[in-house]
Amino acid sequence: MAPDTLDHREGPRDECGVFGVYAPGQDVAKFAYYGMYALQHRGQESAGIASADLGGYIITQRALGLVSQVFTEHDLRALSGDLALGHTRYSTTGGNEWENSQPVHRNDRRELALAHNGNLVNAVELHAELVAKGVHFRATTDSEIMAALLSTGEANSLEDAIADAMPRLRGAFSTVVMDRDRVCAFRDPQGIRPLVLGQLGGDAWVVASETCALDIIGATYVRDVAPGELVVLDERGVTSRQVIEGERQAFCLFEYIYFARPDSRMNGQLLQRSRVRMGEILAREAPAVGADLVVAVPDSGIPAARGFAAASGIPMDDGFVKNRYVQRTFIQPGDQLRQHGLRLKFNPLPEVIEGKSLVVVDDSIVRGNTTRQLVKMLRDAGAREVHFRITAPPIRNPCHYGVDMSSREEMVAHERTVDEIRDHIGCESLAYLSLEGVYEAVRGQRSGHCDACFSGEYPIPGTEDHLGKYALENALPMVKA
Ligand SMILES: O=P(O)(O)OC[C@H]1O[C@H](OP(=O)(O)OP(=O)(O)O)[C@H](O)[C@@H]1O
Ligand SMILES: NC(=O)CC[C@H](N)C(=O)O
Ligand code: SF4
Ligand SMILES: [Mg+2]
Repeated sequence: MAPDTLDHREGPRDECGVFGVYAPGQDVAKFAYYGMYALQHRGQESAGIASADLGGYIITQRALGLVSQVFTEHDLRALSGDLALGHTRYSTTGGNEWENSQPVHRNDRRELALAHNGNLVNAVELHAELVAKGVHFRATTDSEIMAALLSTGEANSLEDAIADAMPRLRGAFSTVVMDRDRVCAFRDPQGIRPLVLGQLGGDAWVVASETCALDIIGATYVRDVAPGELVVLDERGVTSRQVIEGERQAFCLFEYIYFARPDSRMNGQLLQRSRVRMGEILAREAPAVGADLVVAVPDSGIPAARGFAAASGIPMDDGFVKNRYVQRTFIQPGDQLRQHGLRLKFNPLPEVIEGKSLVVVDDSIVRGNTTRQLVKMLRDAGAREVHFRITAPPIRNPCHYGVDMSSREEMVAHERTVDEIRDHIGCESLAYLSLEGVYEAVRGQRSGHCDACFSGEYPIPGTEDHLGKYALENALPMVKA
């Protein structure tokens, strides 16, 4: 199947945001809506909410688009209930189509709705197995496979069906699932994607991808859902079961660098602080001696640039303005407009830049398009020298755990040295933060993280290669028959 032609976003594609709330008698649809609003950065292709009154039917509404485009006040009133889920999607298995949006709603042996962040690496095998048993699918996502496993599971309760299914799933899953009485949340044994538990007061509980989704609805952070753990939110409060233990943990290092919001906390660290430290350490590892001004590439490069400026003593100013209304998926401009390149997104401030030797700080380079065009734009605006500093190591390997980072060949660092990348981008100097520097900044150990896109060392053996986003469409052309 051809890739989505409307989507020509640069950079690492985000993942998904998940949210679940158990709050009898409260406005759960509004909680889900605002929670998803806070998680919009994790996925902009589709959004959905599932809700139910205790003991009642599950209602689901989902559509392609942003949270604010998908739901009206009227929709939220129709979704009222005692428990709810929310999902914002960026596709990693299965194209960007309505059928593939989430929450997935199934009613095989038991009715449930499910929202998933991550990516299963054994989706094709599980799919074939379920189809052989007569299970029908409407979507081409790994998430529907997980929902089908739980919905068809022979165990007597949803909790037991989850505990039976978890050891069969390989890859990344931070999943939230509800039936008519409870919200369950479970995480893969490596803990690749984040998932946190919060309290709304009294008997009301929340789970979400990031703490920023708790903040927005006034919930208090309680703890992370542990790798391999299943938590259940219901009339008993919160109960927990450690389903899988003792696996190598592999929390995604890129969450700290780029994906997550800087006001979120991960593994005890406020990400804004971690990113400032990345900039400080980069200034130590690769100083830009003699430069006049530090400039950030907005948005995610801003804290790192602040750290670089503080540690180097070089003043910082705004070199560009970013148009905050440019969505991550937008309509292809025609040829004439395309020549203006990223002008749609960034506009430089010549009065600030003119005649200066600039240190430009960004968090990551994937294809290099952003960086190359920014260098040209800065030169056109009168910059004397451009020194790029990146607070991540070069990305040379694809992610199979819930981030669509384009194929190896599309990455600018593929089969290029740093000097070759510098020449390709056209700047005076280029330096990347070392892997050790990233770990120092996040105060973490390599043994507990995944850094495969930088190092090529995949934490789950046998997952170095994967069939990619259209695995199910390609392997099973009759999948929707
Ligand atoms: O090398 P490329 O493939 O061109 O992509 C790299 C850019 O993409 C990301 O930013 P993005 O604009 O997506 O989001 P942000 O506003 O959160 O920084 C990243 O922060 C880099 O700036
Ligand atoms: N990026 C994600 O977390 C996506 C979840 C799931 N694999 C999907 O494609 O829908
Ligand atoms: S490969 Fe990179 S983006 Fe993917 S989980 Fe590992 S660190 Fe994160
Ligand atoms: Mg950026």
